[in-house]
Amino acid sequence: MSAMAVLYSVCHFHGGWNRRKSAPDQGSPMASPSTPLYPKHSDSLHSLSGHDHSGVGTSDKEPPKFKYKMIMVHLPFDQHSRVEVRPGETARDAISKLLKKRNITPQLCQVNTSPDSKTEAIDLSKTMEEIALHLPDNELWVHSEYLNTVSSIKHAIVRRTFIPPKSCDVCNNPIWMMGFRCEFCQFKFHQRCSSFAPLYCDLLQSVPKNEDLVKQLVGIASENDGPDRSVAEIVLAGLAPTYGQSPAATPDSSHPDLTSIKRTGGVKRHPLAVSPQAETAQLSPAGPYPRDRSSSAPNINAINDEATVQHNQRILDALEAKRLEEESKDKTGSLLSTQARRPHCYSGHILPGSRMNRLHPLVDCTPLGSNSPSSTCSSPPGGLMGPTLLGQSSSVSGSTTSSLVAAHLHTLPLTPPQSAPPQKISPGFFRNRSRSPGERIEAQRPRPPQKPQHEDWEILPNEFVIHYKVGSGSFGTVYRGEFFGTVAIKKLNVVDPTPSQMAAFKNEVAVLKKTRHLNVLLFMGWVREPEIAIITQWCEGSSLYRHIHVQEPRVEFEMSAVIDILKQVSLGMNYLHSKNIIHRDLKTNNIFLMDDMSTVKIGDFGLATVKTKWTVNGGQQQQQPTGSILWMAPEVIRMQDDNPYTPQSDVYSFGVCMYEILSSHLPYSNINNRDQILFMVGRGYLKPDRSKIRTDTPKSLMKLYDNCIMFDRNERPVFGEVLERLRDIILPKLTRSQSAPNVLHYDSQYSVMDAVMRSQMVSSSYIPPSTAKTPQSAAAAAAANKKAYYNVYGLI
Ligand SMILES: Nc1ncnc2c1ncn2[C@@H]1O[C@H](COP(=O)(O)OP(=O)(O)OP(=O)(O)O)[C@@H](O)[C@H]1O
Ligand SMILES: [Zn+2]
Ligand SMILES: [Zn+2]
Repeated sequence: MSAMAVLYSVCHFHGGWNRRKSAPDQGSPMASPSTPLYPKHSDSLHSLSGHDHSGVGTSDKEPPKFKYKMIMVHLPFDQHSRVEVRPGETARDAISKLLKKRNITPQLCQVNTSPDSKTEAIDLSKTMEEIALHLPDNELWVHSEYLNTVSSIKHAIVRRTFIPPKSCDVCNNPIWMMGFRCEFCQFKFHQRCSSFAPLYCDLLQSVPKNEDLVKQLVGIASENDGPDRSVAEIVLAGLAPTYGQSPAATPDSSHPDLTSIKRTGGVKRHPLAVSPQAETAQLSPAGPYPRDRSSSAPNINAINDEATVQHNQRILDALEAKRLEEESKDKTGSLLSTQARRPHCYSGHILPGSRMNRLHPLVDCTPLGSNSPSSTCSSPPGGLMGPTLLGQSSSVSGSTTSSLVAAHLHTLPLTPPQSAPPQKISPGFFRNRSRSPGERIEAQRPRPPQKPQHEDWEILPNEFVIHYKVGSGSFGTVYRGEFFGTVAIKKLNVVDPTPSQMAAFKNEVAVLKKTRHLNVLLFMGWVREPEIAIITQWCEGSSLYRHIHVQEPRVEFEMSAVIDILKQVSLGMNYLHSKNIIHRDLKTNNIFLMDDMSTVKIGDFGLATVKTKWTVNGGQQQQQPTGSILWMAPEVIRMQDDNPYTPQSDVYSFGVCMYEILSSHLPYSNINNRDQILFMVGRGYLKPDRSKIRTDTPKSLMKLYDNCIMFDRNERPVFGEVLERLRDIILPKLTRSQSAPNVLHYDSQYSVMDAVMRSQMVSSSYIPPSTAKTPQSAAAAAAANKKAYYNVYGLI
């Protein structure tokens, strides 16, 4: 196979390793005739580790010809990758890079030319070129006994759907549908409980039967520092009482480091830390293995982003601070034993009856679950026994234990420590074997990028979408849009608010966000840019105003429905007043009937600064009242006081709404002069025409209406009283709908506004809706008439 063909086939390798291997070794037709075809070398890799070939590439010989440009590398956990043959790069450097990318600590690995780890490892100090020259095929295998051992005691966690629900082994609550389970030990838990699940698999119960595993654990216990060592010690202690104290008997004293495992797991570096146990192991002739390996372990599923590491570090630091605080408390006389303190770690997350893994109820009590066997030491140790491990100098191979310790202390890592990334820890506890990509669990997904900073209830421009304009009023323009569903976005008429206006506005927003009532339109947030806006719930049904004055054909409410609507408005208003929110603009346009036609919502409330101080140009407070004069209380019209708005001024507005709904008319429809209305109502000379109120109106309701629109605000009731009086109204049975309270019936073919327009406002633009041929043209006519009406009254 030509070099090009090999390169081509390797570059296009997608898990088809075996397929490629079994393909006939033919020269590629694409190969250039000048490209030499290299014969297969029969050299074994033994020769690679010797010095016989050190002369390869020297001047008196032909320059080295590389058999392969890319070499396939089989990695632990069924992973694989390619490594490029770069001139001058050592195998150690090239493969270390590959491993570090996957968070596998090179020092724990050895490289062989076959899947069998027992075969002699290659000399990693050779360049890749040299190795490539003598490779029987372009494949290398990275082995790690350590990783295999550790992974064999880890859970194999998969996402599962639990039907019927099963109870969580952490919190005992049912897992509804989605949860996780270890395929080996069957431990199951909620995602939210993952941090409190045991770190390692109960499969370890099979350890006693597995001699090899025991040996490996002994190795880990004696050779490593960090969480894996502790785990191994606990397991072994459980197996043989002579090895150590039983964790069950003295859970704290036998493993004093357990509580600190979480702190060292994976983030902090302790390059040369030697625990007392490890020292014993090294110095004791009985110790079967010198402490020659890094405690680092792979963390292949861990998140690599720096933010996570920092976040985790902050949590670890906080835990450390807490631990120190507790320690100092203890020193100052607390009688709490370590054991007594321990449940505190779980802060109630593990119920007494919960099933716990016998190994690790104590190891991880951090919300993070820094349970990883990952490195506490990302800089490689020096000394080695057995095959040359990656990341270590081969110069120490074959040394004695004591020289190993010395080497450990003095050998500089091939890759400088600062270039070796610290082992990362994942937010969840599980670092299960990488079985298949589909089994990765959610906790390991990278976190979404952080949202930009914004203030309380502020909605950023990129968080909502404006669809179309709905209409505009005195204070702004309303759009229909999207913000986690359909919403109304009201852009306020304000240009460049001053800092004090902005501060006042935010104060009001702070009040609005606290409103929660069935009859009050839901406030959802505010927008600062590009224009100040308020986002509220969208009302699919139309406003009471439209129902009464615009909709064609016109409908009239049953009296019971009228009372129901009034009650709901009073309920909402009473609530707003209880929160010290004066509406200031209560009118039928701001009362919405939801599309179910049975719920009423009050909108456009509050925002005093917007409604009084912010004129279109953001200028001074106006002398003239703005807004909808028909609903203004006399004292508001007069604008005598600094702040004429009171709960009673809202009650007056409510009275006008009562009038509209009871008469189906707007007040003063016979007067087409705005100033005249203002003057006369402000002085108490003019009231809505009582004669237009429907004749089936109960007397008590009439009385209530009269009281609400009293000239003297002190004579008006408050909403609490309005509500009571509405509740007291007893309707004659006959007027009640037999079917449903909200049944609407047609009254006449013309709306009130049409009548007003026809009879009192000579407008050339008037279009009788009855002449319209389609509902659409009738609606258009009604809208045009409304506009004309508004023009006449100076409302727009
Ligand atoms: N939450 C909402 N859902 C559906 N439509 C709305 C909503 N809020 C306002 N609208 C509609 O948008 C239009 C404009 O409303 P806006 O509040 O700006 O004016 P207004 O209430 O008529 O007058 P003003 O604001 O001067 O009191 C009106 O037709 C109103 O019915
Ligand atoms: Zn749970
Ligand atoms: Zn398990």
